[in-house]
Amino acid sequence: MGDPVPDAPVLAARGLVREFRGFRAVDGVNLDIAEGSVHALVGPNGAGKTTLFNLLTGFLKPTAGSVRLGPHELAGRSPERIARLGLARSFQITSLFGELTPRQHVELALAGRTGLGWRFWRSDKALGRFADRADELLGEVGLAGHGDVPAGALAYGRKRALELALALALEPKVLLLDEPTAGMGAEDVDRTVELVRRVKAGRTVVLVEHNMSVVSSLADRVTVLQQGRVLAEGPYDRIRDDRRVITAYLGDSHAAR
Ligand SMILES: Nc1ncnc2c1ncn2[C@@H]1O[C@H](COP(=O)(O)OP(=O)(O)OP(=O)(O)O)[C@@H](O)[C@H]1O
Repeated sequence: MGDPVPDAPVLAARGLVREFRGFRAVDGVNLDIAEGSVHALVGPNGAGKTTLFNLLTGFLKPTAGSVRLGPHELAGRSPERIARLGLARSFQITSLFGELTPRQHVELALAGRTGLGWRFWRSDKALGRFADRADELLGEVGLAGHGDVPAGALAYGRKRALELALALALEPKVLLLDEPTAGMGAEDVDRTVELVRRVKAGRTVVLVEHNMSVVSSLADRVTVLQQGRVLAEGPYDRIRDDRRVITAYLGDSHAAR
């Protein structure tokens, strides 16, 4: 008998390539994201993490290769279409309206999902039907009690929590987090780890993250990129001790020790 057949991945990339004027920033990447897992993409500066992320979410078109979300081929589709199919992205896109409240933001995100268009939901009364779900989502990201202030007045960490609530409002099959702790001090980093830990329950999460302690706290599996290629893939503990990974980050002298 052979090995058990693993569950089909919810998100899978095959032979993904992105060239910039002949330079391959992503060079034949295969990636399998298991349903219900937290999967981190890591690698030294310039490894291709952001480019790969942009390929998955449709912000960049691949030069070659495929990205499948369940039965859907995503390569070549627009970011909006990809979001509707169930791949939502949060962080590093500051998309908040300073004068609207967090509750209004979430209500609009929920209304947008219906496909009926903004005009249909324009009156406050129509949007009010999403109030309960909006409150639930705000509670989930730790913003209960902050629903009615202008979003522009929220502290940085809370703005990012609101962006997360907006992504969750789409009820994504896969949630992509782009450097969730970038630019944060230690306290906000800890809070963000707690937040992601809370929202990951029952969800599939892919995150690009530089901070290895964040990766070790959150990730079930890690893919290490180097020069546009997958250098290693596996659980964090194995990746941490992988000689090739240590060399990629620190150079040959460390790996030899
Ligand atoms: N629009 C572009 N035009 C030309 N080259 C690009 C472009 N975007 C990325 N690159 C190059 O592709 C390579 C991978 O960049 P990318 O930003 O994906 O890496 P990264 O792993 O996210 O790096 P970092 O950790 O520094 O954010 C780099 O050499 C970068 O200079």
